[in-house]
Amino acid sequence: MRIKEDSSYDRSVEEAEGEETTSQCSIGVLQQQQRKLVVVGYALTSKKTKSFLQPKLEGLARNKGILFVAIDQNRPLSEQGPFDILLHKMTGKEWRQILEEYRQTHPEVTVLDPPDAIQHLHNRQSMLQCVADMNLSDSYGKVGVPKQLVIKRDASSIPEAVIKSGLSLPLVAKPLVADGSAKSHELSLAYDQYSLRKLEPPLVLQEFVNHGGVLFKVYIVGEAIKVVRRFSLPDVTKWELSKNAGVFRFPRVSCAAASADDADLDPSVGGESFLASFDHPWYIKYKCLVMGLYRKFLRRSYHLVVGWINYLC
Ligand SMILES: Nc1ncnc2c1ncn2[C@@H]1O[C@H](COP(=O)(O)OP(=O)(O)OP(=O)(O)O)[C@@H](O)[C@H]1O
Ligand SMILES: O=P(O)(O)O[C@H]1[C@H](O)[C@H](O)[C@H](OP(=O)(O)O)[C@@H](OP(=O)(O)O)[C@@H]1O
Repeated sequence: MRIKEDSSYDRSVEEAEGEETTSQCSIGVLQQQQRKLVVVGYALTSKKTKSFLQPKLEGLARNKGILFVAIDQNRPLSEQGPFDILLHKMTGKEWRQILEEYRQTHPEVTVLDPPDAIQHLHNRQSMLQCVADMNLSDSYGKVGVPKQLVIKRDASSIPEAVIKSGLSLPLVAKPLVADGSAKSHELSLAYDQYSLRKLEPPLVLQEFVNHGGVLFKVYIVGEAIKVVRRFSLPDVTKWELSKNAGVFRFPRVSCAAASADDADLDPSVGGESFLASFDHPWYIKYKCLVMGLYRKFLRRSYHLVVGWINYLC
């Protein structure tokens, strides 16, 4: 890994990290001056950059000798850097090609989420296959994925396909492609299979799993495990199912703003102990609907670096 001397110490970060004692700060300065700088080149959309590279994270990283440098996507990647790590959350054939060529010519650079390693995460069917294949169960319960059906084309065939598959209503309809675009997050809840004809394949239709309106997101990076609780879609009762019809688009209900960490939850909804028992190193971040235990693997790049920074702290 390329390293270079770093003689600066970003004092403004103290405010971000909260006040340190003078002695700690002076030790920090000395350590900083001796610590080698690690340069992380990042290629993220402007939206992702805004949501991920917060000034506090950059400051914290800088204090730990980690420098984030934006990759100029209008210039040849080989003319930029040098980098120690390359962090990206970009898709598209052209970017894949650029990255593959860069990896060949820069074996010394650690490329997080190389395209071939995360290809299966771009598809809501294949991303869950590795969970289904694990066939995990223990004294806390079984780990699995909801029953689902992929509709590649011809929305008019959906009602018959759903009846034939034996899927139970209601169903969650999700775009099959999970590429981080706004469209890939457009989810709908269908109370009958006929209304699904309005949707646009390719889709994955999943049985709705009642889970007490709370889901757990588990972020795992190496040995570091972080479990958060998020509000989720409420349970659908049989009465509601009998009284409702149609398909309804719903918002991103379990985003970071929907934290349920401080919510007073029914004890039966717990599950952290079961989740915290998961220590599979390659689990990166997955969402569990308690009881139904629905899992989705999400890409690790920026969680990996954040986890790394936290680990360094
Ligand atoms: N099979 C299911 N049963 C019950 N609720 C579900 C199911 N699938 C998804 N949900 C609900 O829909 C929300 C979003 O689902 P999912 O995570 O698949 O979509 P996403 O757009 O990729 O999410 P994110 O915004 O976190 O990336 C979940 O947080 C959960 O509340
Ligand atoms: O609850 P979080 O903030 O972890 O939800 C993430 C989500 O898990 C995905 O990582 C999203 O990334 P994309 O799939 O690339 O969109 C994040 O979306 P973003 O639009 O906020 O970056 C969610 O925050």
